[in-house]
Amino acid sequence: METATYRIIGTIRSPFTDGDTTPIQSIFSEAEGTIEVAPGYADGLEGLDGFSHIYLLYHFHRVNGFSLRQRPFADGSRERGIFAIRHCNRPNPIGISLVEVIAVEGSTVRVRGIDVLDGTPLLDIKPYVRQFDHRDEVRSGWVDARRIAEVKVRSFSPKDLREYEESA
Ligand SMILES: C[S@@+](CC[C@H](N)C(=O)[O-])C[C@H]1O[C@@H](n2cnc3c(N)ncnc32)[C@H](O)[C@@H]1O
Repeated sequence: METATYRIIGTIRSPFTDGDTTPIQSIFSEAEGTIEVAPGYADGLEGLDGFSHIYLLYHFHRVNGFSLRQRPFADGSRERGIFAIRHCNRPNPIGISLVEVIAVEGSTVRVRGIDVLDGTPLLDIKPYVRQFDHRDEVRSGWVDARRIAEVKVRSFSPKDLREYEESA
């Protein structure tokens, strides 16, 4: 099987040390965090201060294994295909968060809307570009059938999930 290797370009600092109490998506998080870009990559931040929002791509370093069917945190009622949900237990444990830029200061970027654990290894930063990324007409699959209050909170905890998987 083909593999690819990536450079870890930095570390995401966040207030969260427990996956169970970490927000499930950045849009529901007011938490601030700091992106510490590793020595050697800071020059790549040039121009980033002109953007209000950035995508963070990162390695979910505290997951163990994956499953092609998972119950999404936002709807524990049934399992769905891993590529139709945003769960962290993926074949490639890569996460993506759209966060607001507070300030770019040397080799660090302060952001708001963090939904990852402290110490998460950073793989990439990309600017959010309205002209590239915004779409007017969208369908959001199973999420459209949920009310916003339901998708904001976990319908079960990772601990519940572990117990569920162990009993399956
Ligand atoms: C549902 S995922 C969504 C993250 C991201 N916005 C995405 O769509 O890829 C967010 C959850 O992943 C878990 N998580 C966050 N950082 C993690 C890490 N470094 N390793 C393992 N799990 C992590 C936490 O339980 C958090 O609530």
